[in-house]
Amino acid sequence: MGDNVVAVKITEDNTLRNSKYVKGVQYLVENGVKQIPDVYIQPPHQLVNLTKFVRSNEIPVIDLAGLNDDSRSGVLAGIKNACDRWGFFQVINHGVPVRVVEQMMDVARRFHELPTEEKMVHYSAYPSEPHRFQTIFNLEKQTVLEWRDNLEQKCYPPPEDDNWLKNPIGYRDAAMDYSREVRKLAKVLLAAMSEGLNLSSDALEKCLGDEFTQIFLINYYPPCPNPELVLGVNSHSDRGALTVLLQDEIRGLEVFNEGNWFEVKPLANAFVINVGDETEVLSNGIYKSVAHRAIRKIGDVARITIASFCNPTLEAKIGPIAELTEVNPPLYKEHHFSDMVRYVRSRYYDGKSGLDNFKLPNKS
Ligand SMILES: O=C(O)CCC(=O)C(=O)O
Ligand SMILES: [Fe+2]
Repeated sequence: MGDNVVAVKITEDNTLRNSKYVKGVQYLVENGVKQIPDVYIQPPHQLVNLTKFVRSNEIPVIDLAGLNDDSRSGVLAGIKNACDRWGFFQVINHGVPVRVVEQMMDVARRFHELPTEEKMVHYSAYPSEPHRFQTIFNLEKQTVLEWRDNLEQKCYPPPEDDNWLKNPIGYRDAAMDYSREVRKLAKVLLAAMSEGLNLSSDALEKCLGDEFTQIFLINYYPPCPNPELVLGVNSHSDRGALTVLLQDEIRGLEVFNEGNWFEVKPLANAFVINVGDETEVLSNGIYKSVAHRAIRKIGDVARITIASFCNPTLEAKIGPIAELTEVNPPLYKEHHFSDMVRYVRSRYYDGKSGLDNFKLPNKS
């Protein structure tokens, strides 16, 4: 059945842009949807078996408290191994105050629980907006929709006061505090990841341009009447340098590794960190940017995550760092981050990574 979704008639002019689906999945849920519209049904090769056991204890958990004592070299080695072997790890004792995280989660939830009309004030198809509510990643290319709504907010360089939402109340302060703390953490991680490559601690950050940019996505995955037919987020890799993800206690994030999916188990007071495509390039393939997806499990509680993307500036020139090409030849072509963004936007992410476009032919 899912194979036929391409042929589903979406609107009179058959464009998603003009369809009712732009209002999001929470809108469908509030209107009592009993059976999901066909346009949300994944093709058979993407369908998830929700009853299958998924391993969930393997993604490394790293205690960052050790960075400040004599276990530092062990922590650096742990981060290096995680970036190389998994492209993912969780961090605890990361220094972001619990209060800041709780306030952010609170406004995140209150935003997505607003009436649809109030969220739609911020709807936009244009990625250049300082913030926008959206549910469809690529209005031109996508044929199957995901069971997720999200609010995208640019947070660095810091937007003007008017470019933070006024509704829900408290959003601006919570979002500003949260982004500032996440930025501090990202800097600590980039330094540790640089040292893990035997480079100076500022090596990775320096490659991202004058000051790396930061955007967050507040993802909202409402309960679904047919969770076995949908994906919250299709398999993809993150295009930038580093992602700092906050997930609530509802399971759903899965990471691909050597032919299997592994769950990233929700842990209290932790962040999930993953390597982005451009860090794989800079590290000349030592650190891996890996495919991950969010599934919607059976259950009647919405799942909320906040993904903070730390990205190079558009003008930054990204290529393998010279010291890392002395033994192994460069695996990737040098490019501007804007080339990566343009390439990723030109297509729908369907499990393939944006990196494929920048790989150099393997000479061995
Ligand atoms: O919500 C999640 O668990 C993952 C979200 C994600 O991968 C993304 O927004 O890029
Ligand atoms: Fe992602």
